[in-house]
Amino acid sequence: MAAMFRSVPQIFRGHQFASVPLSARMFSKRADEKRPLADKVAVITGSTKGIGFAIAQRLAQNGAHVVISSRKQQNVDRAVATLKEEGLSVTGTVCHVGKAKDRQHLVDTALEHSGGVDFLVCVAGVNPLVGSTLGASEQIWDKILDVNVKSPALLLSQLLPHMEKRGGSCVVLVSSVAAYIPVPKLGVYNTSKAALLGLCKSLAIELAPKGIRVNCLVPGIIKTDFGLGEKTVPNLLPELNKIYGLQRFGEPEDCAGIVSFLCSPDARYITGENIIVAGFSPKL
Ligand SMILES: NC(=O)C1=CN([C@@H]2O[C@H](COP(=O)(O)OP(=O)(O)OC[C@H]3O[C@@H](n4cnc5c(N)ncnc54)[C@H](OP(=O)(O)O)[C@@H]3O)[C@@H](O)[C@H]2O)C=CC1
Ligand SMILES: O=C1Nc2ccccc2C1=O
Repeated sequence: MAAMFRSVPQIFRGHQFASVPLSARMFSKRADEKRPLADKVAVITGSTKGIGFAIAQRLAQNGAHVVISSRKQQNVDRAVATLKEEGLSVTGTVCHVGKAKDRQHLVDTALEHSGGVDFLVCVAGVNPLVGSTLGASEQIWDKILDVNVKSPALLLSQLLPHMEKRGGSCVVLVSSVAAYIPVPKLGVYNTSKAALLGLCKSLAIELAPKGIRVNCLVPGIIKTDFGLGEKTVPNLLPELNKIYGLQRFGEPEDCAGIVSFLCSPDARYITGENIIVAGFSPKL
């Protein structure tokens, strides 16, 4: 038994780990490396399909308890059942991110697991308009800005008291390459996604003193109902992708690993970053 403790440096002898056999500590370190998000709670909006679902699945596979949400109960039920079949720790609730009452219900549901929240991933986004930016009605502007830009900030303000007491918390927003290369006829959407790049930077400096990191995933064209749907698929960008990119559209899973990394302790010194996952770089 003495041999097991031999390599514990003198400085750690009074530390709690010193009484745990070395082999057990090594095993649990290896287990933690495989499940870097163990004992963490993640709230993910817009997570019943597409990019949000892939992120939910990956965070849960990496050990987090994940709270799934979207507007439609049947979508929530289906997503939760699918992930539970995999043996993952998930719960779910309806949350239209534009509705304050739904956001509060999401917060309450998340707190049921262990009384706090570690990660907020804001995936929900909409685009109800293909057409002229200046022709967009005030209602369209309000809808796109409410859901895409205001709701992540408002949900975060509701969750903040429950995140700041945890330590190591982080937020991931979801923008789009449309923020860098405006997609024709999607002007209001492009604008909302550009605003998220700024929101990420502003929140990052505001929350840094509380130890909460804020980063932003910036996907390119990803094969989902939304990404390849009539409302968002542009004629130009597939061509651009062929010329400059990795010669394929992205899969939702291409966006999942980076979000898990951003939530993990390995990203503990990364905040305020807008990270492009597009198969090409739209920046100089
Ligand atoms: N796919 C792509 O090419 C790209 C996507 N993005 C961004 O990624 C995000 C996800 O898109 P993607 O996965 O493609 O879309 P999907 O259509 O595949 O999934 C959208 C998800 O969001 C939910 N949702 C929609 N509106 C709301 C709302 N108001 N409140 C809460 N949940 C909502 C949907 O469920 P329900 O219907 O039940 O609400 C669904 O779970 C969006 O923000 C989008 O702008 C960015 C760049 C490229
Ligand atoms: O949803 C989207 N579909 C897209 C297609 C091309 C560029 C950006 C986007 C989106 O943000």
